[in-house]
Amino acid sequence: MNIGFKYGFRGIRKMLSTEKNFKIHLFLFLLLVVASLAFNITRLEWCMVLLCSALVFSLEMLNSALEKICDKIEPNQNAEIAWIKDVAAGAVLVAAIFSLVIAALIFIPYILELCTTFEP
Ligand SMILES: Nc1ncnc2c1ncn2[C@@H]1O[C@H](COP(=O)(O)OP(=O)(O)OP(=O)(O)O)[C@@H](O)[C@H]1O
Repeated sequence: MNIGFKYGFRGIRKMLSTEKNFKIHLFLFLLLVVASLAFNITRLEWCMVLLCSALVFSLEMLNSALEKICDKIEPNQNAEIAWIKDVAAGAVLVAAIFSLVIAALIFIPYILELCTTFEP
């Protein structure tokens, strides 16, 4: 168990040092946390924000691992490799789009409320 944690954290560090998109997503996640704290979102909304973020991060890590396997087994252009990489990238995109919609559903009402508060 302890060893599993060690390798898992090593995997996260590797993603941070090699994958630019992962760093961007981490930055966006930190912004999301700041916004969530600022708007004082509910416990259920926190659960949704954290669940969506975990899903996007995890899928992105699996996508990178799959890309590495593909590059290892087939360094040349190959239609099946293209299919695997496209579908894996699509999985990340699906999670990201739904997460964006959920973020909009959570934050737009708070933003509108803020706007009405500052209306003259
Ligand atoms: N060996 C290959 N054969 C055929 N098509 C490939 C191959 N490698 C990549 N592709 C095509 O290029 C796309 C991008 O692949 P790539 O491995 O460069 O991923 P990426 O999204 O650019 O990854 P990263 O963001 O880590 O650079 C794939 O989705 C696929 O359509």
